[in-house]
Amino acid sequence: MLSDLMINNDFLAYTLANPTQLPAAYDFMLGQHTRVEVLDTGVIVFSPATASKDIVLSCAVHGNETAPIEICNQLISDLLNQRIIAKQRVMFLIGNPAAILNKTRFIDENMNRLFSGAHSKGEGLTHPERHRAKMLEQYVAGFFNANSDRQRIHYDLHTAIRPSKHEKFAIYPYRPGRAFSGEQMMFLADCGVDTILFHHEPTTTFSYYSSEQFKADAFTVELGKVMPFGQNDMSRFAQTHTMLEKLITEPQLTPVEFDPGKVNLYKVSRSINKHFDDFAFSFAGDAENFSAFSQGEVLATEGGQQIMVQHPQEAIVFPNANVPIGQRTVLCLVPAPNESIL
Ligand SMILES: O=C(O)CCC(=O)N[C@@H](CCC(=O)O)C(=O)O
Ligand SMILES: [Zn+2]
Repeated sequence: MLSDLMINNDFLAYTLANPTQLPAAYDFMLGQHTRVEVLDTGVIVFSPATASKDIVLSCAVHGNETAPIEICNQLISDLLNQRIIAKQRVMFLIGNPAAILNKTRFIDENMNRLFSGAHSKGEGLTHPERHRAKMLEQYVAGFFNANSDRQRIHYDLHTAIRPSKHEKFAIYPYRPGRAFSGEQMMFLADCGVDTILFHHEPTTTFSYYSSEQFKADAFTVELGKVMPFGQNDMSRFAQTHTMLEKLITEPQLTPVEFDPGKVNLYKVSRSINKHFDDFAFSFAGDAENFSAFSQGEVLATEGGQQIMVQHPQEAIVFPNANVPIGQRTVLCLVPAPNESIL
């Protein structure tokens, strides 16, 4: 198995050949400059001798979101074959290998609702996605806790189920008492991610876990629309790929001052959760993310009640009526002022 990885430098293939576990963790050196640790299936760390940032890049928390997997695998391969050399410490996580093989968002349960301990609540540590979420938390904790003096970054890379008026956007997890980082938002804008959603409450997502537990600059980053392997137009991800490569390989990035003209800012006005099986949206099934509706319009119905637009305008993102009772069906957004940005 080790020789397969070494010959092909194809970490994704190696991960998918061992979707539940590896025979053993192992490590090796790349030249004299980088220590590589393969900690588990889909978990690989590159550590140069010195660094100022500890960076987590995760993909496939949803198994069918293939473009982020391709971006990460290319970066891993370029590091392994030494086309590029890490100047920052970086951990790649391929979240849910079994769901990649299954070509589905998840197998038993949406893994991006299982972080910050949710994996062990309710029914407890039952199926493999709950175990994997717990393990991913432990890998992130071990990675960040190894250094206290470095900038911590976590980009959890996704693609959205439906098309979006803003093709690339990021969710900034709720962070009471902590200013939003203009520098981070400018980095994301340079990645082509020109739209930011400020979350309004704690969640059980992977990015919230890193943000809250380790004070990381953490985001869920949506890079486009879900496509099967082989159908991604990788030219649409070139800008993101280039910036992630720079982040990993440059000792220092020149900070860019926050420019509100470069980003669209929204804040989450509310998360509409499902309470009844008959929950149904009132808008067209093919409405794009960021479609806006006016006050008084009916967004959804359930249990004989209408759920109306509450602000002069609300835009919607991630509408999905097909979720278990209690989970989010849609996020509603209103424009955000650029306050609290440093
Ligand atoms: O397109 C969709 O409906 C879902 C895309 C997706 O997986 N989004 C993430 C967002 C996580 C967050 O709010 O930070 C998710 O739903 O898990
Ligand atoms: Zn996703």
